Amino acid sequence: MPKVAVLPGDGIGQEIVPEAIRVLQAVLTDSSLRLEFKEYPVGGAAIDRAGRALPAETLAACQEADAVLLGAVGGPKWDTLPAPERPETAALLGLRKALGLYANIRPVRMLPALADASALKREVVQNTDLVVLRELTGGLYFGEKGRKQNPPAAYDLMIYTEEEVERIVRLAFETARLRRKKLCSVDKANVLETSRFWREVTLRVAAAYPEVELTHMYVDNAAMQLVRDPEQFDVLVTENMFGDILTDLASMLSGSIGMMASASLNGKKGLYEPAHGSAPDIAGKNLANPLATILSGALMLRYSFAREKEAQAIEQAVSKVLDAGYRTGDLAKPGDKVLGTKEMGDAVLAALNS
Ligand SMILES: NC(=O)c1ccc[n+]([C@@H]2O[C@H](COP(=O)([O-])OP(=O)(O)OC[C@H]3O[C@@H](n4cnc5c(N)ncnc54)[C@H](O)[C@@H]3O)[C@@H](O)[C@H]2O)c1
Ligand SMILES: CC(C)[C@H](C(=O)O)[C@@H](O)C(=O)O
Ligand SMILES: [Mg+2]
Repeated sequence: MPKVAVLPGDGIGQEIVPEAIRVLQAVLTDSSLRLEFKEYPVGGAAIDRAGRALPAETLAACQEADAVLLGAVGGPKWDTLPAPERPETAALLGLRKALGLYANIRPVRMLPALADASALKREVVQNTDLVVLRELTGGLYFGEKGRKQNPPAAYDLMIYTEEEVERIVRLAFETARLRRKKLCSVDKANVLETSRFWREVTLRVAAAYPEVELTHMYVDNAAMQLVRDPEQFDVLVTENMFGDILTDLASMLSGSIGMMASASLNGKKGLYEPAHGSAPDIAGKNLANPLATILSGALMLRYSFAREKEAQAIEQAVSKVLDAGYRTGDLAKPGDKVLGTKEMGDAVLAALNS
């Protein structure tokens, strides 16, 4: 039986992951695919239990599993730890690197029911349907870092190899080819050598995809254009840090960070997690929106298990619940039917079965 390593982690991770598992189990009830879900400690929770954010047993389980479902890691309790021991670096970046998950896919689609939930005007966001491919195992996050004395200083090195750029850009072209055939590569080539290199490699890869329209955009302009006119974008591809920032921004085009699912892939295995963090401000209160994690479960069925029908069944159930006017607090407007985390999970389950 295919195995899924389940890593709820910290804060709202503990509340949203169980909802995603309930939904996955329900959608697979009548299917020939059976998944074995097994839970492992990660992040601050693992530091408290086992003394480290990514225990060897958890890493081994992820390496052995067919897919990984993660909640979130980190929180104020562990913020003062030295960087290499922190949940975010040791566990999250550690897992991404160890599993070689170089391609982070973050889709942003405005569901019709949420067009008025966004902080932006309905006319601006209503046709948003884009996907960001974020390079996930290179760049500033993983370059050499350190401190210097006299005068005191710190540095993080941004370095990209040709292979690192080529594989994510190729996947972006492949993704665009199956969508509206528009690819925007986001960089800062007016300033950064890594970006000029990124452009050169991208142009070379583009030769194999004449049917895809390629554009280049500076990252500062891309941030502005995403808010001004998101409809212009189909597929965006960018380096690690730009992708981190742009995807939090883009999440608001679909109404809330609580809606943004993500898949981190290496061509063989996938790790699925919401794009948001552990939300310490609302943790433990049954207030978190579980939909990003539930939708990450749909991505798992699509990318790791090739179950398109079941993936779409989850996505349609989410749309149905929102069409019926149900919202978690992050999406709610006056007059909406506001649900807690568990109750939103119940609503998706009910919609699946209706
Ligand atoms: N993948 C991850 O594990 C991940 C991602 C981002 C941040 N973090 C970590 O999480 C901790 C908190 O970070 P932060 O506050 O900058 O970002 P965050 O994403 O946790 O929260 C930002 C804001 O969005 C809200 N929010 C986030 N997810 C939500 C949801 N599902 N439903 C409703 N509201 C939601 C939070 O309440 C908060 O107001 C930090 O330790 C950070 O390093 C982890
Ligand atoms: C927690 C942090 C290390 C992580 C990142 O920057 O990649 C998060 O913000 C994300 O977007 O998954
Ligand atoms: Mg982020």
